[in-house]
Amino acid sequence: MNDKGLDPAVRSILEAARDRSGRGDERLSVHARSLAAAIERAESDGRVPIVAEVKPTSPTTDGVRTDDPVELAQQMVDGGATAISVLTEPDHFDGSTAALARVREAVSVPVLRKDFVVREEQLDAVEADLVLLIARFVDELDELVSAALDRGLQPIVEVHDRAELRRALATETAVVGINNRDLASLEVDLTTVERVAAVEDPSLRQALDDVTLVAESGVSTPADVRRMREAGADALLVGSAIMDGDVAANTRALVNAERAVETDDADTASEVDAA
Ligand SMILES: O=P(O)(O)OC[C@@H](O)[C@@H](O)c1c[nH]c2ccccc12
Repeated sequence: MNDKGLDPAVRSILEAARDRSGRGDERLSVHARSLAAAIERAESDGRVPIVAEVKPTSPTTDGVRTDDPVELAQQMVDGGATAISVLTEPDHFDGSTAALARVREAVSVPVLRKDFVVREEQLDAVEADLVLLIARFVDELDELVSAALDRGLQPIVEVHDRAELRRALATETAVVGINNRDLASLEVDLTTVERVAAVEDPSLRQALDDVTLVAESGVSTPADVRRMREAGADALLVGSAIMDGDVAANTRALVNAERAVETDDADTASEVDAA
């Protein structure tokens, strides 16, 4: 892996991640809650599939939110979230594996472990339903995807450009995330998903259509949600915009993003907001 050009915060996150052990003398074997099934349930009742992220803080956020992660997660589920993402990175995001375990026990939707996993044994740190694997930071992507699948975990392989997308689609993963945030500069650009997902090559197109596509980062309004869905996202991963303020209401506004546009009738739209 080439660290050149990375934002210093990201470089330091990675250094810490490389040193972190798995805690794992025991190899996980999880019975995961299916993301695909959760997405289907959401679609069937008109909710946009939102993976809401419990993100106490981050290198690009001011301040720390100290609310109980379990309460935050429950509010996200009340707001209609399809799945919950929990940061488990301790040093830069204030996350913990314990918080994820408590959240997973408290909710019945799938839970994503959001961390910088670079080695197989790190997969064993905590039970989850989904685990993020960032293509840029993993040399042996194929092996790590297989290792996650062998444990019953559903990997989400995160990419930022077309070359990484090709690498992701060459693995066995059933879920791919395109991150609008460039982990080198930490800048967000929603055209990332639009560009990277606009695949024309027929075989790559087919491979992309066969996976669940998640648009990650930088989504803050219902209009952003619609934009990402038009670009081909099956689900969206949203952190900051949900964590800032009333978590349930923020989630609900994004979950309902496609109901409000289906009608020009302002009364109906406000009924949806109030629901
Ligand atoms: O808070 P945002 O902009 O909604 O982003 C959420 C999530 O996508 C972001 O936390 C994220 C996506 N991939 C990552 C990799 C590492 C750290 C963080 C991330």
